[in-house]
Amino acid sequence: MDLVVDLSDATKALSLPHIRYQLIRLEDTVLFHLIERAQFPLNGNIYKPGAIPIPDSSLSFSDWVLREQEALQSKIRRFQSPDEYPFFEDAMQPLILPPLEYPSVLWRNDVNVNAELKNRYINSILPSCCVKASRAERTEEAQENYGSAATADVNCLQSLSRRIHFGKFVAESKFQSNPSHFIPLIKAGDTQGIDAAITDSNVERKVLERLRLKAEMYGVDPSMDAESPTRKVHVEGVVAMYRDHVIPLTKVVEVEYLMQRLRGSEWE
Ligand SMILES: C=C(O[C@@H]1C=C(C(=O)O)C=C[C@H]1O)C(=O)O
Repeated sequence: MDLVVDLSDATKALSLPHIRYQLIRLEDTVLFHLIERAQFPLNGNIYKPGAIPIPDSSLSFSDWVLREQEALQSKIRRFQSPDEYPFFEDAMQPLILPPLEYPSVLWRNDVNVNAELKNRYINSILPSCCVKASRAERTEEAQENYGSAATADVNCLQSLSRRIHFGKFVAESKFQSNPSHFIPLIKAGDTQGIDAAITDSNVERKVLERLRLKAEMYGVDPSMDAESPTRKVHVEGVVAMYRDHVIPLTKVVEVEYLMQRLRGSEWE
C-alpha cells in the first residue's frame, strides 16, 4: 500500500530508469506472492460462483474475499494512491483517515484492466504456475486451504495489478519525452502505432531473462531435499505469465492511457 514511486519529486517519479527500477522490484513482490499461493492446491471451487455458499452474496468465494479486502483497504486510503486500482469499484467506502494530497503526476484517466487481469489469473496464470508437488498427489482441492488460497490470491492479484498499471507512469514519461511523436498518433486514434512507439523489445527480453533466473532461484528451497513434499512455483508458468499476460497488459495500459492523454490538454 505504501506508494512505490516517491511522488514528492515528480521529475524522479517520471524518470524512466527510476520507473524501470520499480518494475524490477515489483517482480520480486509478484514472485514471492505466487510462491506462497503455489503452496496450496488450485482449489478451483473458490473461483466458481455458488460453489461455496456465502450469506447475502452471489460472488465466488475468491471474489468475495477480494471485494471485502478492498472495501476495508479503501477506508484507509489504499486507492487514493495513483499506483493502486480496485477490482471492485462498487466496493469503495468513505475514508476514515484524512485524505492525502498527492501531486498530480499522471494525466486524468479511467484506465483499469483489472477485470481482464483477474480473468487471465484464474483461467491461465494460476493453473500454469501451481504445479502438483508429486504425481502421487491425488487432489487439486483441499477445503481446509480455501481461506489461505483466497488470501494469497488477493496478494497476487494486487501486486500484479500494481505492476501492470505502472504502465501509466511509463506512458506519461515517454509522452513527456517526445510529445510531438505521440500527439499525431493519438489524434489519429492509431493504437497500433502507439503500441509500436511504446514497445522496447530489448527491455522486454531482459525482463523475461531476469524473471526466469528469479523463478529458478526463488521457487525452490535449497535446504530441502528433492523428496520433500513441497509445491514449487512452475518456472515456465512464471515466464509465460509475464510474456503472455503481464507485459501485454502493461502495454494495453500504456496505449489506453495515451489515448486519453490529450483530453483537456493544450493539444486537444
Ligand atoms: C514498461 C515499459 O514499456 C513496455 C512494457 C514493458 C514491460 O511490461 O515489461 C517493457 C518494455 C516496453 O515494451 C518500458 O519501456 O519499460
